[in-house]
Amino acid sequence: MKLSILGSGSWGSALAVHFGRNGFSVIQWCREPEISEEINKKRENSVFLEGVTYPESVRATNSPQEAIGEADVVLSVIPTQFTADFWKKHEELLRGKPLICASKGIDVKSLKTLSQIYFQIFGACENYFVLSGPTFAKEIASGLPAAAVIAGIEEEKTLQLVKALNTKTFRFYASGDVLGVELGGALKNVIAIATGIADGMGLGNNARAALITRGLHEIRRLGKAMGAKEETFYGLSGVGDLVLTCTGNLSRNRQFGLSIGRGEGKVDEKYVVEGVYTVKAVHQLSRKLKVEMPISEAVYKVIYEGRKPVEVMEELLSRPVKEENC
Ligand SMILES: NC(=O)c1ccc[n+]([C@@H]2O[C@H](COP(=O)([O-])OP(=O)(O)OC[C@H]3O[C@@H](n4cnc5c(N)ncnc54)[C@H](O)[C@@H]3O)[C@@H](O)[C@H]2O)c1
Ligand SMILES: O=P(O)(O)OC[C@H](O)CO
Repeated sequence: MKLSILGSGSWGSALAVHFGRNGFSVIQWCREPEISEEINKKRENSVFLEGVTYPESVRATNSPQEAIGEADVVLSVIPTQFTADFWKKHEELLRGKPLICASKGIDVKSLKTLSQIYFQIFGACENYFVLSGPTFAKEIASGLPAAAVIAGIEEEKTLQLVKALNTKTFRFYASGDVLGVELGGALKNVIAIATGIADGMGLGNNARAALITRGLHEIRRLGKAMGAKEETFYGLSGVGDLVLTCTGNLSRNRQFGLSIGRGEGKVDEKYVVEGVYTVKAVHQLSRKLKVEMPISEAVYKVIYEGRKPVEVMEELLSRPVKEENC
């Protein structure tokens, strides 16, 4: 099977290396010419996946035509805020090809998820799939075991893809809940910033566990209001990815939160911190759909209203008492 991977950040590169090592013929589209040149000549992407050797089965290019043209399946791994423009620009090349989106976020301009954007551009979703779950790029590229979900609207097509892409180290599960799977991946980034802030402030293990658990509740509430299946949030793309990102120090969202909590607020501009954008969309969507999301709102206040973490944490703790399961 010929795989096209769109994007040469850490995740696109890890997927290229993984599938390349596992018998697939991979062509990777890189936005930056120096990255494609380095991959082809030195078998490395030292900017986004330092220290990992690319197999010979991966070729890199700057040409979307070359990358997409002959592919059987396209994996789209472009940061969320740039995805709509790329898909629109290359609509003709992409139309009719199975496309698996592995990016995690909500488009801030339109407040749409990436499957909703795909539907708007292509008018149908039977060729659209989402890949999401607890997967740090570095670990996948190192060949460590992992599991994730691939969701699509047609059961048979989704199962075929899952079977075709399964390898000995990276196991996929099939799902029919495209919206639930993509929302789990997008919304956990905001909670990871929150737990990072709390850890950076030194609030302890108890606070982290409370934020993860209550964070899962608010992810589920927004997901349900948007039309996702509640049970999806208890799977790999929901609680699985939430726990990984809120506790694993390889997470950029968690690192960003840690830095705020320590009073630094530094962000490495080379990497995308999706939660910074998604929290803006969540702020508007939760209001529009009348869903209470106090932890996400606290993150919004810290990032966009310049509020002090210690103040928003006090506000979170002084909210009126309520039943746990609502
Ligand atoms: N890194 C991971 O472990 C991981 C795992 C799962 C999912 N993801 C998701 O994958 C997506 C890509 O993240 P990443 O970690 O590969 O990125 P990254 O932070 O490693 O790299 C940033 C990428 O953004 C691209 N970029 C910058 N400006 C751009 C523009 N104007 N137009 C198009 N592209 C531009 C760069 O070329 C680069 O490929 C994100 O949605 C992320 O949430 C990441
Ligand atoms: O580094 P992060 O915070 O973008 O998280 C990476 C992945 O989404 C973890 O599954």
